[in-house]
Order: sequence, then C-alpha cells, then structure tokens
Amino acid sequence: MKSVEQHVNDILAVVTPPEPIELDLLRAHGAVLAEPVTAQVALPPFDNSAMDGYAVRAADVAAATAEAPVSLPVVADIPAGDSFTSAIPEGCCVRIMTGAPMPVGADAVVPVEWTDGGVATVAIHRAAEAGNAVRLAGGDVEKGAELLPPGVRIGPAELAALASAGRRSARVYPRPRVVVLATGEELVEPGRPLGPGQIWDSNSFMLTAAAIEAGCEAYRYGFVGDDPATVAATLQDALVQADIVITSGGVSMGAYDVVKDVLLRMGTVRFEKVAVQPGMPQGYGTVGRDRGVPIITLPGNPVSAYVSFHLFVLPALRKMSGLPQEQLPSVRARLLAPVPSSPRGRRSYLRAVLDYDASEGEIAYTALPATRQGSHQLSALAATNALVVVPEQVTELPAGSVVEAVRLPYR
Ligand SMILES: Nc1nc2c(c(=O)[nH]1)N[C@H]1C(S)=C(S)[C@@H](COP(=O)(O)OP(=O)(O)OC[C@H]3O[C@@H](n4cnc5c(N)ncnc54)[C@H](O)[C@@H]3O)O[C@H]1N2
Ligand code: MOO
Ligand SMILES: [Mg+2]
Repeated sequence: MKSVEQHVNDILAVVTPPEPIELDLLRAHGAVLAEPVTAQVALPPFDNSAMDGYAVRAADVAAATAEAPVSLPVVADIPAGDSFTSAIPEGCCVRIMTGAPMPVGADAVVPVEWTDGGVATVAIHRAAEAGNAVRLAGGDVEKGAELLPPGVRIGPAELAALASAGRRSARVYPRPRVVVLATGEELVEPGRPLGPGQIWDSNSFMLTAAAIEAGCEAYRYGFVGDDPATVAATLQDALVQADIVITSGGVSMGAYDVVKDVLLRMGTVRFEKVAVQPGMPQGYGTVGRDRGVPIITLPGNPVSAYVSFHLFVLPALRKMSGLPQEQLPSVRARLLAPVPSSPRGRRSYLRAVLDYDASEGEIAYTALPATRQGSHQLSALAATNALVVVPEQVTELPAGSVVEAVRLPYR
C-alpha cells in the first residue's frame, strides 16, 4: 500500500496554481496575493494631530499649570482634511482636530481637556512636551516599504493595508473553483423522504463547505446514481465550471462502484489503496477531453471522505490557491482513554476531543478519542476537534500514552 505522504505528492503533481489576475479590492477578498505590495507614499503621508486640541510651540506652553494657565490667541481652525499653509506665529496656536495636518512651526498638540476650550483665545492649564500627540509622517510605514508579502491570503486586514496604500486592485491567484459530486444509487436529497435502503446525501454538503472554508469557490453538484451514462454526462457538465472536481463514493471493490470505470474512460485517473484508516481507497488524476481538469475521488464512507479531504484535498487546494504547503497544526497530547485495535500497516487518524490542560507536566494537551470510530459513524465528527495519529506499526495504545494530535481547521 502507498504511504499518505506519497499520495499527497502524487496529487500535488497533477495540480498547478492558476495564472495571477488583477482583481478589484473586494473581489480580491479571500484570494492569495501574487505580488509584494509596497507603500507608494509614506503612511501617514504628513505629520498630523493624534488628538482634538490646539497645535502649539511646546516652548510657549512650558510654564502652563492649573494655578497659572497660559493664554494663547487662536489664529486658525484646522479640521481633518483641511490644511493651514502659513506658519503659526510665535506665541499663537491653532485649533486642530485628530488627523489634521500639523501647521508649520507647531511641534506639539495640547488636548482640549487641558484647556478651557476657547475659540478666539485659549487658556492652557498644563504643559505639553515637544512631540506630544503628534503622529509623524512615515510613522506607520515608510515610503517604499513592503506592506504585504506575496503569498498571503487577503482578509480584512490585508484589504485595509492595500486601500490605505491607495491601491484599488491587487494581483492575485483567483480562488480555485471546486465542483463537488457525490455518487451512489442509495442517496436521497435531504428534506425528501427515505425509501427502503436509502440514506440522505451528506458528503456533498460536507465537502462543499470544507472547500469553501479552505478559501475556494465551491459548487455542490449534488449526487448521481450508479448509472455510468449519467455519471459521465454529469461529470462532463461539471467540468465546464471546474478547476478541480472532488467526488465521493464508488471507488472501492463494489460491483456497482461505477465511478472508476467512467473515469478510466474519461481521463487519466489512478485508483489506489493508501495505508491509512479511514480513507484507504483513493483516486486522483485528470479528466476532460481538451483540458485535463484535476480530479480527486474520495471514498464514500462519510468519515473516510472527511478525513481524506483534510489529508489529500487540502494540500491540492493550497497549491491551486497559490499558497505554500503547510502541515495541519499538531500538538503532543496525553490520551485520556485507551485506543483499541488499529489495523497494522495503516496509519490511523482517530477522531478525538483535544483540550488544553497545563496541569500535568510538559504535555499541555489531553485527547479523548470518540467511542464511535467507524467510517460510517459521522456523529463523532461534529463532536470532536482533532485527529489522533496512531502510527502504522502500532495496533493499540493504553491510556496515558503521548500521541500526536492534528487539530482540524475551524474546530
Ligand atoms: N470488499 C471490500 N469492500 C470494501 C473495501 C474493500 O477494500 N474491500 N473498502 C471499504 C472501505 S475502507 C471504504 S472507505 C469503502 C469505500 O467505499 P466507496 O468509495 O466505494 O463508496 P460507496 O460504496 O459508494 O459507499 C460507501 C458507504 O458510504 C456511504 N455513502 C456514500 N456516499 C455517501 C454520501 N454522499 N453521503 C452519505 N453517505 C454516503 C454509502 O451509503 C456506503 O455506506 O468501501 C469499503 N468496502
Ligand atoms: O478506509 Mo475505509 O475509509 O476503512 O472506511
Ligand atoms: Mg463501494
């Protein structure tokens, strides 16, 4: 059987990052930056006031106290957005608002709270040192400095950085379009009644949401039965709007597991067994006549599909998004319950609740494996937040063992 790492590498070899495109700011939200962003001007662009008050020469107010306030004539008023081009005469001040440019000659701002708030003349009852409440030009970012490196995902903070630097658009890797298609004759749309032998489709919802949470544009294509012609026609249709197709079901040994046959005719797809539990039967490759669209075929068991999405699909989506590869974060944790019977030769990923607990020595986390670990026992997914790794050659682990626990994203 193939290792998890080998399977990830094989999948990465069939996907490529898209060509960067220029997108208007809010359209770029969620995409990955394909260029460094530098400040065209210093930020802030000019010295300005940090407070509402009076711009003064600090020397003029050095003697101000509550008992002996200093009175200064107010020669102008500068709201934010305005400017005062002449220098303030010695012994005078201007009323200034937060964000307004400092007038020439002034070197400090006296907050209005330290004054009587006068409009023509102001009485200042506390001294302000030079530089008080003044925000210097370039004090945030110097002209030409890098604001954002390439490879970051554009979230609210990155959009703010771009806009604050005067950028209207950014060069980004467009978010990959992921089409999710479940297969299985037994599947029924949730909301409709179940007939004998039927179950509600849950995989297509799970996988679509997981792809969206991974930063992609994902479309739930629903599900198809086990009729080869319908599977082929639906896939053909799905390819039109897909950068990658994710399917679930039909990839094991079943007599009606038709996905394999259809894909072998429609493209170059390999079906393999990966030494992992759950998620052993896997497939990947490209489909479509003119352009090969990458495809990853996940097993139908819901827990298998969920775990294999995180192990095998996430790396592909990262690469297609223009992101560097990164392991899911993991910590060392103490098992709170024994782990019985993992299959030898396959690495197990057990659903578990990971908790922070610094009370017990150097291992600051505990992991409680879910009692239901079957590949069909979907209820454990929503009740857990991590995957405990049981290495290939280990078949059981007593309580108290220290294990690697992979934190699942968004849990
Ligand atoms: N003789 C063998 N049988 C099986 C093997 C094997 O090696 N030899 N492998 C088992 C393993 S491991 C897995 S995992 C599954 C993989 O099955 P398939 O990918 O072929 O998927 P299906 O047969 O279509 O379905 C399996 C299971 O999952 C349920 N399912 C499928 N789609 C959905 C969906 N969209 N939503 C909810 N549940 C779904 C389906 O009803 C089945 O119960 O094969 C084992 N068998
Ligand atoms: O690998 Mo299957 O995923 O055991 O259930
Ligand atoms: Mg099957």
